[in-house]
Amino acid sequence: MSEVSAGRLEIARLSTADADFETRLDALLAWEGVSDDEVQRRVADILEAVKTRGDAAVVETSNRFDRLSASSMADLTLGPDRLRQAFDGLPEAQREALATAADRVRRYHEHQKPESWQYTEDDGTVLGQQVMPLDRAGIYVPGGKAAYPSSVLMNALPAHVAGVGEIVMVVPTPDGVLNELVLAAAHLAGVDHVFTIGGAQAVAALAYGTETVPRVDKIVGPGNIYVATAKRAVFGQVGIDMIAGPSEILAVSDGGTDADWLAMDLFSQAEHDEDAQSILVSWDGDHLEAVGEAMARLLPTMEREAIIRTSLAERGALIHCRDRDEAVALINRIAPEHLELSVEAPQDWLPEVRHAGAIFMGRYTAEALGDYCAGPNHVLPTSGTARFSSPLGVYDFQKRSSLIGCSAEGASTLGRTASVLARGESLTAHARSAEYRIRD
Ligand SMILES: NC(=O)c1ccc[n+]([C@@H]2O[C@H](COP(=O)([O-])OP(=O)(O)OC[C@H]3O[C@@H](n4cnc5c(N)ncnc54)[C@H](O)[C@@H]3O)[C@@H](O)[C@H]2O)c1
Ligand SMILES: N[C@H](CO)Cc1c[nH]c[nH+]1
Repeated sequence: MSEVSAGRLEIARLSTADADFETRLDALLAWEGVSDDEVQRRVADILEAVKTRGDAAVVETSNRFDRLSASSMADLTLGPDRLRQAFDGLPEAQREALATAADRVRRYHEHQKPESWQYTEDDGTVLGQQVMPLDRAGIYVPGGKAAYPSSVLMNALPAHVAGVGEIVMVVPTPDGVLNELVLAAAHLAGVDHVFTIGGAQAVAALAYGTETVPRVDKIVGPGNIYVATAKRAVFGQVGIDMIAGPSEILAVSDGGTDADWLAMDLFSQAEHDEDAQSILVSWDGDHLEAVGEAMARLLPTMEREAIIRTSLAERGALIHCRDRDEAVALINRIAPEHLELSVEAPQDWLPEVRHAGAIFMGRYTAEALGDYCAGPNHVLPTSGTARFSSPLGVYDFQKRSSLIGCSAEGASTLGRTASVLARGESLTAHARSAEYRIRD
């Protein structure tokens, strides 16, 4: 099928029966942002500037890219009193909603807490694993095109549950506009430091440290291509969680879900960013038409119409497949950040869904509920990386050390095995170190 407009809606319409389906799907899924040469160059320059000139470079780049007029980092630093003031000043309904979301997110993540463990072998040798939190984590809260108080909770609360010693948050404030909900969420989630900086300069400040911004052990959180590219570049200097780029939704419908509901679910991710991706798959052609019509009708009512329109035109699609099996194959091929299973018995699909950041089951489970308050994390792998990455979680803020404690008898037994293998590698010191402990 070719590109068509439903009303004034421009969106790709694909059919798995078309000869060029594979090529068109590949083109649709490619997100070249992170490997774009110009972006790479710009990010490399910013990283180098911050690494060598610290605060001065952070201030300069923030003024430039976020249209600020800061004269020093003091202008880009918020203390605990300012965060509390934001929380106390919220209208009651917002304070309650934030607290409800925080409670649910915290409770969900408590279930993820991995425990240290040990076991003792017959000869008294102890083996195990010790789990420890990171000393200091940096959380990136996006803020270029929208403000994300929910992302403050999603980043900071699992860090807290993990027992991280210090949480440093960065968030851009384009044109100097502070978002009170974001600051209130930082207060509620127990963030230790807040710097109103974003983009590659914020990632660099966290990775290398500056006179003002403490260097962290790991940087987590989503962001645009500048943030994603910078995170990838500083990996190794610090840990990173994943590349969480522009939002995505793949909805699969059996035709039984209200077309307006699905249209709005697709819009909900498209409104994040022109680079966001919204795809609907169904084997019911009439239903796809109905959703296309609903989208065309509802689009002019959206506050972020322009962003949604571009996102749908550039990266959206309505895909007609033959049957349920083809829908499952598409899910695993696309490996979406968010998968909505808008079908009759979603649980039956689970054993076959191998790749998806988060799976929303059934017609009532709007993806947007997961964005804010269902409980699971909304920082999720994008661009097909759900093939090998998982949602942000408590485990991202911890690391594991192996434990090995040999009894005299265990050292002797293991020493014989180690000696043979070490001599096979011609590593004599290894062999003799083990052999000293072998009993006659
Ligand atoms: N996957 C998730 O969990 C998740 C959650 C929320 C948001 N998101 C995504 O995060 C992204 C947020 O992007 P955003 O732009 O709104 O905010 P952002 O905070 O990621 O980026 C804003 C920063 O980008 C930098 N920047 C902008 N233009 C630049 C340029 N030309 N050169 C150098 N630097 C530049 C600026 O420093 C600015 O502070 C969206 O794509 C959204 O879909 C993802
Ligand atoms: N959909 C985003 C994750 O891709 C998270 C979010 C925050 N606010 C609204 N949505």
